[in-house]
Amino acid sequence: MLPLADLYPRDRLAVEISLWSADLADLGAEVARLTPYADVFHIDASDTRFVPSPLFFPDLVAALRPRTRVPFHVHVMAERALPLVEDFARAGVDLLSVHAEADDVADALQAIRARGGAAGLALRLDTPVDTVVAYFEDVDFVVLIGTPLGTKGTAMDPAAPDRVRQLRALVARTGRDRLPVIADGGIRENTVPDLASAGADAVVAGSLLLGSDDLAATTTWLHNQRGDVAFAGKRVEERT
Ligand SMILES: O=C(CO)[C@@H](O)[C@H](O)COP(=O)(O)O
Repeated sequence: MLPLADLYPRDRLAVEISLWSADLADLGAEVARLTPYADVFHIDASDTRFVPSPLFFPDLVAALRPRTRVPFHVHVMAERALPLVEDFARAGVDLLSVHAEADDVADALQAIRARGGAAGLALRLDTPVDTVVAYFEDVDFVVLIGTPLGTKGTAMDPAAPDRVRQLRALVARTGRDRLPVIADGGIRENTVPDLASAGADAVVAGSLLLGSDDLAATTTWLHNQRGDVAFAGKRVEERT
């Protein structure tokens, strides 16, 4: 399995670039262009029931895999996650997250590790943060969703930073304080500082990076959010 402490170091906010927000007509070129700026490529997938859109599918991810050495994280939004977990693991995915609200969450988490991947538990906004405790033994990282699931271009719910803070406190109390916490959804110039100071180890950046005129400067700004660096990107228009 990947060394997650290196991927999500304590002194630097890690950047997962969401391929859903990239130029979907030219994904191979986008992966090459974005590789210098990505700690991880974030890839959304669904069974079309948990959220309506199928998003990325295993053959497409397998085709993109040889284009970069940057790890792939597939966020599986599915009622029954196991079939998609197996297909994406075969496609060469390094990290897979499944939802705490799925029917087969424990089986899916164990299957990810059995296939050599890092196993993540994703929580919808309406799922209590302490749900993670039941799965501690089988989880390598946690994804806290900050918007309605399966949307992009939407504003982060104001509760999101507090949920990160609650989870950070919970993992510190239970001795799992190196458990990486990834904030996904509504990642903007005005939300990143709160998420970083609440204790997020990584953010899933979509339009914040993909809409930037200066990828290098915006990435450096994100990485340094545990310090104090002025924003150098372009502001994002969003739906509410
Ligand atoms: O799944 C999500 C949001 O939950 C991301 O993967 C999107 O790609 C984010 O897009 P933006 O709203 O940041 O543009």
